Amino acid sequence: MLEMKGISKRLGDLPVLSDISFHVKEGEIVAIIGPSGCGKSTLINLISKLDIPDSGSIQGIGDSVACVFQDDRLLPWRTVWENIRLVREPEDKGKIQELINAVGLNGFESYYPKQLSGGMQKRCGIARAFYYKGELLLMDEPFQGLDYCLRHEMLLMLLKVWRAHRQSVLFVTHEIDEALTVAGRILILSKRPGRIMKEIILPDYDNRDMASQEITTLRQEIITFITG
Ligand SMILES: Nc1ncnc2c1ncn2[C@@H]1O[C@H](COP(=O)(O)OP(=O)(O)OP(=O)(O)O)[C@@H](O)[C@H]1O
Repeated sequence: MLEMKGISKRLGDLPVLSDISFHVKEGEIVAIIGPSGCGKSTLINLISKLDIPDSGSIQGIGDSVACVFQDDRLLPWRTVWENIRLVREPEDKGKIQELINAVGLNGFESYYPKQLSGGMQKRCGIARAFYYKGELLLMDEPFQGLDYCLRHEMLLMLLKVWRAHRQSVLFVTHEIDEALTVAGRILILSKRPGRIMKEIILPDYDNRDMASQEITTLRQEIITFITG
């Protein structure tokens, strides 16, 4: 799966990323968390091949990276079903319906994006990303701007779909609780130039209690790293 080794990147005169090495294993969710401006979007651009590193190597993902961004980038002139169907040939009707049901959009298959709420558009984007079934699903602050309840609902929905499909996911966020909820591991980036300061391995999803002392301690540890 994804293997990044010794990645450094400057933008103009600015060193943005410095000697980044990490991997994402098959079927794992890894969250990357870091302060504003530390180079998270730059890292995503490198993984999705929109840019190239100055040094280091990125291996294991070929060209098949599916992305979910803050804006959903649904085609406005296509229905929910069509937006999902378009990313993969031949059409697998059973799989599309299964994903639509999993994200709670059954009954809305023939709706256009403008007829959906923001949260429903987000669900459609997630169903589409899982249908594409790239080697890696890259999520760049996908739930930013949603209110607390909806964001929580989205995280649980994401975990449910992920459990059924076991896709490898790299989830970039600056919301600590999002990372603590969805990730198997969290990587903490330093201030610019971003480098990996710390890896946190989280308890199994089945044994994870967000109100536990263990999670409270990890949350505090992350805050100390990010603000320190
Ligand atoms: N095209 C560019 N040319 C020069 N500098 C850039 C360019 N794009 C970004 N930068 C700089 O690179 C640094 C990292 O930017 P990046 O967008 O990767 O950070 P980020 O961690 O995603 O930030 P945020 O969490 O605020 O979205 C910033 O200081 C930014 O000013």
